[in-house]
Amino acid sequence: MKKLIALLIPYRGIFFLAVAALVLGAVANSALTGLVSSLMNNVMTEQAGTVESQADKMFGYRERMEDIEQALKGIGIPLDQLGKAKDEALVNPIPWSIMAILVFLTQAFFNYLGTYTMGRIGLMVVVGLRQDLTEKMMALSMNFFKHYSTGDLIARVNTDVLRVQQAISVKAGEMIKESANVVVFVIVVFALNWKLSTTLFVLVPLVGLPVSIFSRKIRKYSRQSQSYLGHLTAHLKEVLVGVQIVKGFRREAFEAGKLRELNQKFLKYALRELRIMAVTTPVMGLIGMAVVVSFVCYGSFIIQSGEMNQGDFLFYLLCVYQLYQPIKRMARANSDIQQAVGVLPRLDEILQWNNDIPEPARPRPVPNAPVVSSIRFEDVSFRYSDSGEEENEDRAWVLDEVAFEVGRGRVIALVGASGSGKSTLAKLLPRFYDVSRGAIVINGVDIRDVSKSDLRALFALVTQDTVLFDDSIHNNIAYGMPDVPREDVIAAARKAFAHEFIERLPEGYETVIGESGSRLSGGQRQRISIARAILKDAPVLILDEATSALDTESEREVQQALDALMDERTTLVIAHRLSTIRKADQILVLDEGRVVERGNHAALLAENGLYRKLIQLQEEGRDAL
Ligand SMILES: Nc1ncnc2c1ncn2[C@@H]1O[C@H](COP(=O)(O)OP(=O)(O)OP(=O)(O)O)[C@@H](O)[C@H]1O
Repeated sequence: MKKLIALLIPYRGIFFLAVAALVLGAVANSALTGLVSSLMNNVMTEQAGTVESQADKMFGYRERMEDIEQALKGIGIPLDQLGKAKDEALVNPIPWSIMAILVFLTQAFFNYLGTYTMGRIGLMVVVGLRQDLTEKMMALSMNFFKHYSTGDLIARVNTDVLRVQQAISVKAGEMIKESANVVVFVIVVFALNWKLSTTLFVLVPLVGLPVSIFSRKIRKYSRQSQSYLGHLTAHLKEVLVGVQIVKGFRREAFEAGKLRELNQKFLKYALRELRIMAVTTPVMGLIGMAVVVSFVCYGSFIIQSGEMNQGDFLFYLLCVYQLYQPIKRMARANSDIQQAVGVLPRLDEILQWNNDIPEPARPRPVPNAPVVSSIRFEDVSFRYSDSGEEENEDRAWVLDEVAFEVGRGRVIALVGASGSGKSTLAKLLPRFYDVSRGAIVINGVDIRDVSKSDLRALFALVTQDTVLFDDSIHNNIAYGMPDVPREDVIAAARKAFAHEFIERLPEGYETVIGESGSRLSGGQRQRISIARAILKDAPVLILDEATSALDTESEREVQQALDALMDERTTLVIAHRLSTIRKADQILVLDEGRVVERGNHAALLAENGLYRKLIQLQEEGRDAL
């Protein structure tokens, strides 16, 4: 609950306006009820005296009227005129009706203001929460993304956040309005008969107890059902993205079964939640009825004893009933608020996630940037840890005291069997992970002392799996550079040997390429991602060569595009093609995270070691690299 309230703090000004409007609306509403019931009860039945006696009991009406009469007599207004006016006000329905209309309008205005303002706060909280969540996620390290599936994160940002909005926009408003109603009627019933009311309020804890039990259960089941909804979304996303494989392996029924299983688990907890919510209202109603019935019994006793007359007691009961309705509505609103409170820890978990790749306290500029004259790995060791935990001693080293230096414009190739640590090494450079031991130094500065933004500006990444967005080709090439001129985009595409095929597409550079570039061929996708790297024009290229075989024509074009990209750029390449390896100035041969051989192609072949074995296997077409 504290967390829900904390969300409202930035909007406290407008929140208090909403609360004031809702409270005033509720007070006006109560006044309206009072007026209408008095009109029915007294004016219509011409029992003006009863109203007068109510007013007298509640506000000391007679005594005050006497004071007013005295005061008026003092300024020369005749008493009998006032008396007439007073009588008319009590028996004539017209002034009552005018007053009722005025009160109604006031009530309608405040209700509109309160409902709109609370709704607005809910929307603002939700928009802010989504923004915070996405910004936080964008800032978090890769360890975070290892911990959660994409679908789960999407579910949290969408459906969980919606529950919070519903709770604030609608239910919190209802809660405030009804609390105000309760307060007003509590005052009224106490003013009418304090003895009767004290008895009533001894019974109130009876109402509070089930509310608190139900609330706890709703929170629990809400958290569980939302968690399964997250798993369901995650799985659905995987199945949809991999739909070709699912169909190719004829696993439709299997996947549908898995989805059904998750759906059933969601249903189980959602139904429990629903059951508790559904049972809340009748239980509250039952308790309410018990209270009313005991009251009627007690009331008849009071009437018989002459303490209250029948009319007064009926009026009193009406007020108690007015009290019971808002309590019932509060119970219902409480259920929804508890649902939102139940999901808040799921959101908080993300917001409080400790970023394990921190920004330096005092970032240093990279000397000489954007020129990168040297990249040095100083005895770098690394092992993965789970979800931001401290370094895990039990984990094996993925990189073990790797040391090398690469100069400006040089190409360094990483070669080694699958799992030898090549990709991991490349991920350390832009600080997707931080080294466990040793240091990486660029132009003489430890990369941990440079701001992440300055550091990452130095690299262009071309990964094995090309990452493209469902947007136009222009925007995909100019990713992150919205103002770049069209000519530059075209020039980059030309260098990447992509211009021709782009021109042939129906809408040229404006063609939208589908999710993950699904409307393009593999080779075309790669050339777009190479054009993107060319346009970024970063001094260092980190290139993970694709292992998937393209047809000879595409292969040749992609290779030409890559040559253009590597031209005059310092390149760290995870090499799978012999042609790339031969061109490298230095080759590092990795084996279980250690650099076991290093040198150029000719020197390494002469060594007759692991490198030679790998190259022989590769030449035999066995994909050893
Ligand atoms: N995110 C991760 N969390 C935990 N362990 C990982 C993670 N990524 C890789 N590993 C492990 O680290 C080791 C090195 O993996 P890496 O991807 O660097 O190898 P690689 O040489 O690039 O392999 P490949 O050529 O097949 O891509 C592997 O044993 C792998 O299981």
